[in-house]
Amino acid sequence: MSHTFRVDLRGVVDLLSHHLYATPRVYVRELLQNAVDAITARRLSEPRADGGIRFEPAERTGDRTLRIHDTGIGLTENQVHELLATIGRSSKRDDLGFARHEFLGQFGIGLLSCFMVADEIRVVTRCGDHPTVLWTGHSDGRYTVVLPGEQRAEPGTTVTLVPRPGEEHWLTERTVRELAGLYGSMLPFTVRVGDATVTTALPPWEKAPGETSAARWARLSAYAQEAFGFVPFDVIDLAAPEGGVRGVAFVLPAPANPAVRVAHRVYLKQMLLSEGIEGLLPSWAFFVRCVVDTTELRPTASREALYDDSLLEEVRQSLGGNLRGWLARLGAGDPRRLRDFLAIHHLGVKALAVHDDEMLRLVHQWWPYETNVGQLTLAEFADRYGVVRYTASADEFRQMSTVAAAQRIPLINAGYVYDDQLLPRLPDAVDDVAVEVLNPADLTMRLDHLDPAGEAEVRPFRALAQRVLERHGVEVVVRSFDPASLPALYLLDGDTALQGDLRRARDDSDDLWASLYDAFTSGPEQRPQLVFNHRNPLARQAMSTGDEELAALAVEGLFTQALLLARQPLTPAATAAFNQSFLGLLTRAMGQQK
Ligand SMILES: Nc1ncnc2c1ncn2[C@@H]1O[C@H](COP(=O)(O)OP(=O)(O)OP(=O)(O)O)[C@@H](O)[C@H]1O
Repeated sequence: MSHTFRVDLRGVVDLLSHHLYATPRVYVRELLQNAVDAITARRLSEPRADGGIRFEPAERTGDRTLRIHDTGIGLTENQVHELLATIGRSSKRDDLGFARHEFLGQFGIGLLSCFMVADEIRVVTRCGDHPTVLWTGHSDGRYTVVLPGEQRAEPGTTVTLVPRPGEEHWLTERTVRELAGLYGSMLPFTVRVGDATVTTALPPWEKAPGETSAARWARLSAYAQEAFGFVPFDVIDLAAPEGGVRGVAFVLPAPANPAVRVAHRVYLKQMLLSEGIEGLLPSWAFFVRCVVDTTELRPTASREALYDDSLLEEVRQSLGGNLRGWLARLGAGDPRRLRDFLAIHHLGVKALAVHDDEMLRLVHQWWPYETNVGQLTLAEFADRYGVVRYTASADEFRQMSTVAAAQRIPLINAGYVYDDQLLPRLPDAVDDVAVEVLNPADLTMRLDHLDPAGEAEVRPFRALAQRVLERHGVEVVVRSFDPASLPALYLLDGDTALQGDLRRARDDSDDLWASLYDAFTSGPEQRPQLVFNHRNPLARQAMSTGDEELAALAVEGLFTQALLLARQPLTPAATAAFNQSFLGLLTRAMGQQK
């Protein structure tokens, strides 16, 4: 024996209010949507029929109820039984069960959302010349249908909500006007709440006839302020015909976190679906907020999201194309503005460029980098010098930039956030570009060696300097390089610096921790280099003085000066060396004057 499922309406309402709809506010959207669909249905056979929707809030009805009147197609008695009293049954699907294109609704549950704020829903409806029908539904699942003596003067429907105790505030004029304005202000029908018309604004995606671009900018800027709370950096028109999408994107005037999911305002056939629709744009488009209208994309039953199907994917690609087009147009016609854009959004753009070639190309072409030959974009740098050569940290850049410039080695500072990940990836995204990292050790290799005679001459000095600087863990090197004004160069690469820090930490810790540090400090010890410059007159004097004590004081002094030039912190040992050298040299100088 077969039975029919029975539905516990209280359970269903609870499900809707707690798990489907994010807020009771949406009851206004669902009522509006039914009224719009009813007018649309009527106009299919009566194209000139009036299209009006009017809310009568609780203050005006005088009996605490809210009423909404429409001039739509209405329902016959049979339809009332079939459609209003059957959960999941909708007149907006075709014979095969597919949503009919011209309507907003399709699931046959929207009216139930009213039970979030109402205990009782009354529908008085008239379809054509059929008798007027009164349907009354209760939140406990009971309903009645009667044919009242009093007939409606015109076809159409009036829905009355009797508030749930404690939910009366949802039916007040202020709330209803706010919600009807939010969801319905762009509708192509007149919507009134009490005496006020809420459908007055020109939708942002429309262009008013004869509107100047300045006037349009002012209108859209005001819209962005009201809708999103910011004055946009720029406004981009959007269109994706495959999804019947029209809209505008507002470019954020301040940096945004690219990891935060971006939510947009989406209208379906000019009625607001939600202010929080995600996934409409490609993930890299973190720098805009959009308002769009779609005729083709499908909402989920909650209307808080769009179905993530292949159509949405196509739309996403098209809208991404719209944004790329804007960037390309700025690049071609207004590069200064593109740079202003990057000045705001470079961190986000760079974060995405770590994975996204498109964004990397944008960085390559437009973002100015600090280099030892002035500010240049990577494209300009590659054009001018052939190889994109960079240092992986700002510290290394500071140590090497002057000396490298003097050796005619142009160098980019890739020490800012994401740069050391972006530059090695450049050949993946840009054709014919060569990239090279320059380490301090590479730079030493490029500095001129002394000739054999010169080498032999400085050997004793090098040995002495090595002895003096041994406790600072420095390797002494002598080379000949420009600028000649620089007596000594301190070179330390990132790995060596880390190893040095770990070794110092190991030496200061107890046995247990020391063995742990050992795990990270294995391998041959890399040491920072102090490169004395044979081309510098003072350094050469120190190398050739026969006075060992003076030479040692000079070595300590030049070492600490090189540390300071490289902006390295002075360790206690280096500070002691500095004091010793400074005071020792002063004493010697004073002594000579006596
Ligand atoms: N104002 C109205 N005028 C005429 N018919 C209405 C009206 N409101 C509701 N209906 C009828 O009741 C049916 C059920 O409405 P309900 O809002 O529950 O679902 P829906 O609009 O079909 O779909 P969705 O759940 O997607 O909103 C509708 O399909 C429609 O036939």
